[in-house]
Amino acid sequence: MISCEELVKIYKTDDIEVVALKGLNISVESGEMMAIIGNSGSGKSTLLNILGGLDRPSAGQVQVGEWNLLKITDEELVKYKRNTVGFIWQNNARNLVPYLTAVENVEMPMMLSGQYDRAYAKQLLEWVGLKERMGNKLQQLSGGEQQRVAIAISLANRPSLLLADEPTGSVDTKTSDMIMDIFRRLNRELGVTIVIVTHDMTLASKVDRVVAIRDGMTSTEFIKRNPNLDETGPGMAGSTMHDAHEEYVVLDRAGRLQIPKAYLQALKIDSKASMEFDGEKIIIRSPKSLA
Ligand SMILES: Nc1ncnc2c1ncn2[C@@H]1O[C@H](COP(=O)(O)OP(=O)(O)OP(=O)(O)O)[C@@H](O)[C@H]1O
Repeated sequence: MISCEELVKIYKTDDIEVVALKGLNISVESGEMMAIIGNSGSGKSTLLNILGGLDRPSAGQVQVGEWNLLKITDEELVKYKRNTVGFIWQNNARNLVPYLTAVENVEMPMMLSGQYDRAYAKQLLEWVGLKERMGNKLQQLSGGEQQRVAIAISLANRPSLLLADEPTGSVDTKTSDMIMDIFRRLNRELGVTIVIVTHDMTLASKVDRVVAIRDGMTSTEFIKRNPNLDETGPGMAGSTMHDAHEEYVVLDRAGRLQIPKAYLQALKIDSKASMEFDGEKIIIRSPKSLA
């Protein structure tokens, strides 16, 4: 569904250039539900904005389904945003109309794309657990309920890809669990590919795969040991991502891997290191340790 190769994004403001993505590689399979984690400033939102067609990449390859997002025309981008991708933000208030009802809000994007379908709007609200509240005006709903309306809106045009930037950032744990359960159901029942950007490790433990971004590049990947085991199911309460996932360091096509800064600092490795292969392991050492 998604393939990014050597993706670069440079922001230019006045005389300053910020390289937010420095040759990032990532692929996401169709029907996958995965998370992207990383520290503040690591490039998570930049990546999501590019995948959502809200921002243009500077260089590299980025393909989502049939679309090449580096070469896409402005006209095609409008179509892409309308039909292929759905977006959910941490704070969705800016996309919701407070004086319209929940169901009217879901119908809005349908009307804009000429695909009005009240029955489907109602069904979406039922899926997100708002059957009883669909006639309420947005301003009469709680923050968590509004977030669930936003999920229904993001699905109004039947996208094949759902992008969520800190979707549970401003709700309590109970609502956050509910939102993750909704994502899981939508993923299983509608087959929607879901990419969630988050700081929250407990949230990351509820997906099959987690990709960590460091300094604008993918660094580590965590893959669930038992994909059939539902983290929200009985016996899994309180489990962390490290309990449930196996950790791998990512190797890019050119054979490069990112070694965590903390490891390099601990071994006082700066511009070069010594590397040894003993037939089973690769050992990386500070050149000074051999002296
Ligand atoms: N529009 C912009 N103009 C200039 N620099 C930007 C712009 N947007 C992001 N950046 C810079 O690009 C880098 C990556 O930012 P990004 O928002 O993608 O990080 P993030 O991982 O999503 O962080 P956070 O978790 O804090 O949202 C940061 O150094 C940021 O300051």
